[in-house]
Amino acid sequence: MTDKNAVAVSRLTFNYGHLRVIDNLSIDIPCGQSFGFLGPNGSGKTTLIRLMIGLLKPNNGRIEVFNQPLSRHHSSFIGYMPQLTSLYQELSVRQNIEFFAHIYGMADRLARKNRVDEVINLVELWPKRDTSVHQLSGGMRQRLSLACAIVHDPSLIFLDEPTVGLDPDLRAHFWEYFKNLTALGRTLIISSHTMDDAAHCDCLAFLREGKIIASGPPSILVAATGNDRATLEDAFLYYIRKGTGHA
Ligand SMILES: Nc1ncnc2c1ncn2[C@@H]1O[C@H](COP(=O)(O)OP(=O)(O)OP(=O)(O)O)[C@@H](O)[C@H]1O
Repeated sequence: MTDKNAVAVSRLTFNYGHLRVIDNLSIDIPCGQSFGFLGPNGSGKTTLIRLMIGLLKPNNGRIEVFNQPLSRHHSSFIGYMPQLTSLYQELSVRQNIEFFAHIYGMADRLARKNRVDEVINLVELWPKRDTSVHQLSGGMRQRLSLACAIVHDPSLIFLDEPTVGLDPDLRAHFWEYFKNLTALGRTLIISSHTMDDAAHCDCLAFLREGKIIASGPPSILVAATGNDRATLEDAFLYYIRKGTGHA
């Protein structure tokens, strides 16, 4: 880990029409960490990720990626695994990953082929490499979606609810992949509403109604409750009550 920020968000505001979804939000996300945005349905996690990637334009505020204002130039070192997979049903595992490798500008044919093989192995889909997406299980599709997001070896990877619907065994596998990625210095920004994901993150921000109500390493957030048996769920509730004067 380093002290450099992968993403710095300052006073960010975003509205869908009259609905304020991100409300004057500021956060610094250091390089080389897994950083989780945790919040209930509708709290603004997907919107925030789409703003940090540049798919949505803020109404106000500033986003810097690796200390530069967010621009198109960043797309080559950003990976994005959306909540709903954007895979091509008729194409095989290999063809889907190759397609994303093209989009990300991997021009060298041999290097591209080697890297595609590498990520197929990484997500353990080698036996399914020539199988069409519509013949894969849900968990396999999610692994493929992860492979598509990381094929160009991005330094900054956004994962929107990456483990939703996975069985506990596969979820543990995903966290192994994620930990390997941060060990290699990559930064992971993850949205989730499950406490299981949250517990694995190096650092968390609790999101509610487009605002961050607390942030820090999971152990510190839990310790703040003053209850040594508290869970992250208890910590989330503690900060909600604290914010409303009920702590
Ligand atoms: N395209 C859109 N147009 C209008 N409102 C939207 C749009 N997308 C999201 N919203 C609203 O913005 C708010 C935040 O949605 P967002 O998807 O960012 O939340 P989330 O925390 O990711 O939720 P979930 O956990 O259910 O995925 C919600 O009230 C949602 O209804």
